[in-house]
Amino acid sequence: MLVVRPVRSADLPALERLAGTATPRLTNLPAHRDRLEERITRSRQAFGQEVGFPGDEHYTFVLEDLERGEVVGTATVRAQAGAREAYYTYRQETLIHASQQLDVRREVQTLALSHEVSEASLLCALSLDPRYKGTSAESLLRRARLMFIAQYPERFADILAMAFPGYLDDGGESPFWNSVGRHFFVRDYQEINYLAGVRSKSFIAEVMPQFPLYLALLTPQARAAIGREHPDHEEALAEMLAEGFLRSRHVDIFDAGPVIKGERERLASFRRAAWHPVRIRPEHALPDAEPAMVANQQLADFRCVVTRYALSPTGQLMLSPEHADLLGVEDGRAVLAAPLALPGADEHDPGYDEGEL
Ligand SMILES: NC(=[NH2+])NCCC[C@H](N)C(=O)O
Repeated sequence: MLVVRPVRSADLPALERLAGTATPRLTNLPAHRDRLEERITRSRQAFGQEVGFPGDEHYTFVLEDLERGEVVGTATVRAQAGAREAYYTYRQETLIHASQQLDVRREVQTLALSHEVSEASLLCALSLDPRYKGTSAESLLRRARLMFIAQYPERFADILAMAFPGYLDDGGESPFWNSVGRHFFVRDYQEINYLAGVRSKSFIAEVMPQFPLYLALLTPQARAAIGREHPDHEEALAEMLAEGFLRSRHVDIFDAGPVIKGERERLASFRRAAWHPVRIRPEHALPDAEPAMVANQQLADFRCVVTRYALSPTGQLMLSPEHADLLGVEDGRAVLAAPLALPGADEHDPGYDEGEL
């Protein structure tokens, strides 16, 4: 059985391992013992504290495989992407360069440094043991955070954002970094990526170019990498787009990976999540049903599992004694459930203007 729960101090070795195996390495999950220890402390504070509006809280979760007795994944939500320091992105813009005299009019694409994403809540720092890739465990780890946010809306912003690792070639080189950042900071991509995780980010403001970049002046390889995800993250991106996130105009400043955004209330998991009283039934008496994510209502003891969405005729959610135990719920207590399957592209909530994002 698999469960998502808040991180504990004893999870440090597992976090270190997961930070070291993330491909590519993640700025928000540096393979650095002291930084990870700080993250655990911060997360424990966030879960333990009363919060009325989003601030500098980081909520870190882990995925535990109880049969193996092992932590096999981790993921974080930062209540505000740029709470203490700004959150940096490049925003894609279009300028018109026109001359009546010469009878020319050209649309020119630029990238401008932006802090606009700073206000959003950020889903980040996800790393999963590769043995679980492509399974429902991966969806659970990624989307349990939405189940948490749905329960504590006052702790998060209305807009959720996610930055996907950008395109790297087979040699692990970032064509975008090589054409842009490298001119200002003579380090290779892997080094700068690591530094951004373990140091304060003020160096970004100090060394990265302040003026807009003209796309026409970049290498064709760099242009092709703009808004393109790392090959290992294609499925994850597709899942979040099916959830209702949209590609925004923002990309990462180092590797130009896509930043997606979603209005909370328009995401499938929020729209389809429902509260149900629990009814505990023996495993063999549970009817067959579609899989669902089921979460309890206990802040510091938050738990989220995948089980069957088996409803009684009176709307009770039927849980096995094992799952009820895992969630820490008894008969009659309420749990939040949402179908694990996401709607197809055609079932999407319309009336969502990407321009707003
Ligand atoms: N590819 C990267 N490591 N980018 C990290 C730096 C930018 C990031 N948006 C931040 O402000 O935290």
